[in-house]
Amino acid sequence: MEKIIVHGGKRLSGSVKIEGAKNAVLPVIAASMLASEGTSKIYNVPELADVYTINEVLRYLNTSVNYENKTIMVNAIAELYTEAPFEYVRKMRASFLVMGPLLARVGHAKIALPGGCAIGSRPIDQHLKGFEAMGARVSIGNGSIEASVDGRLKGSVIYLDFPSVGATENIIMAASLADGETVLENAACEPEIVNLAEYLNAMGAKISGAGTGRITIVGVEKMHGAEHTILPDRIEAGTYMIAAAITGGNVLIEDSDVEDLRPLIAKLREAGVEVREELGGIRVIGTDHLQAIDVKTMPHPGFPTDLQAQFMALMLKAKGTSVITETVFENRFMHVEEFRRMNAAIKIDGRSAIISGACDLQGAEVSATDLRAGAALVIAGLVAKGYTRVKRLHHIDRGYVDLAGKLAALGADIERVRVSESEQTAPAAAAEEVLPQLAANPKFA
Ligand SMILES: CC(=O)N[C@H]1[C@@H](OP(=O)(O)OP(=O)(O)OC[C@H]2O[C@@H](n3ccc(=O)[nH]c3=O)[C@H](O)[C@@H]2O)O[C@H](CO)[C@@H](O)[C@@H]1O
Ligand SMILES: C=C(OP(=O)(O)O)C(=O)O
Repeated sequence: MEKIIVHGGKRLSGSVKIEGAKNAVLPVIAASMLASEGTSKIYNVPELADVYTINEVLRYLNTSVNYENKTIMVNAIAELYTEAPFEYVRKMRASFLVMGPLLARVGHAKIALPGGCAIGSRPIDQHLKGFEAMGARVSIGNGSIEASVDGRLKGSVIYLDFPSVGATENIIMAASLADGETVLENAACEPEIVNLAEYLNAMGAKISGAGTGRITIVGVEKMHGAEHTILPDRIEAGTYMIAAAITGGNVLIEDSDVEDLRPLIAKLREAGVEVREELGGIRVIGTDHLQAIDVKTMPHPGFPTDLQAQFMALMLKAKGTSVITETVFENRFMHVEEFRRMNAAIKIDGRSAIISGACDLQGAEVSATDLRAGAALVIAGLVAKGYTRVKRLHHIDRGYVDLAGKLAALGADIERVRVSESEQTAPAAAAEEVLPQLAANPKFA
């Protein structure tokens, strides 16, 4: 078991390099199964637990995946296996993205139901509606979803009830090999969708309109491997921007795309943070007069839900009261309870959190309840008095490459340490008896 231990009080300075985007690389790897010829070479792949998970899913489905030096080679020309059991998909909901490619390429897919997760129930009805509109028969039973089609999928007009990122990706992948034209209305516009469409087009697909709410896909008979580079991770970049801002630091975020970060940049500026666009990246200069502001999460180009928890950490230190409204997921406030352990005063009212700012944050033992909640707790720890100990790091590892190491390089007093099972589970009061040598050290107390 490991923990991140952070001692608050240091201003961050220097520069940090941003990795390839988790939310782009996962659909891109899944899409590689559409190629019945050639090998794909995917660059700028971040070393994340989720990447290893999707690689395992593909290998199980009889695809060859080779991952070295941030580059993945995928070859899917062998006969594909079309069933992905729960043990393979349980770790990561994005595993469901193999359904579109399998259905389009082989005409059959049976995937274990991804189930709910900490941030909400996350149904997949919009993915299935799209497959059915293209002629697939879909059935759900015994914990799995099975879809099949005789011959090819048929192009169709599909309207999404909500611009779901995953449904948009699954449907454009499936439609790429369908017979005829598919028009997807109310599609998600996230930059990761544009990156996926660029890859699919390089593989021989005919997709236009990605990045808008109306995507047109003219189906092709065959696709081939292609070279592709994953775009920078706007959520990782945003996380370091907020970390710089909360500490009153001065940090250059390298290798990030300013256009994709407009919603966050606007909100940081509104809160009094200086954000400069420089040649080498985005410079964030914190202020000692942070102002409370309201934020509402929305599909892109709205404020991203994946930065909501981190922004809430920032608002804990701002002057005044702020309201953060989560409209994308129904239950993405799990971090609030953990912030309260750090002395935060936050009220939940339906889909809104009301945050009393200028909080005297105190270090505490807290749990990463999900990926971004974990990052938000680390950010709060950067300005809390004393030591914050964040556990359940497997969530953080899904989406951040060496979060503690990168923050340490920016000057934070932070380390990732291995702790024994007993210390991890022991109630705080009993920790002294269990591990006196650790309890004597204020970092572990
Ligand atoms: C791997 C990946 O890219 N994950 C991102 C992706 O998740 P994901 O693709 O799962 O998110 P969606 O955009 O699909 O979900 C958004 C909302 O739509 C609902 N919904 C979705 C599909 C569906 O068929 N029916 C339905 O009701 C979900 O429950 C949720 O409330 O987009 C989210 C929204 O920006 C991000 O937070 C995730 O980081
Ligand atoms: C919610 C997220 O990811 P996922 O959809 O993979 O759970 C995230 O990246 O914040």
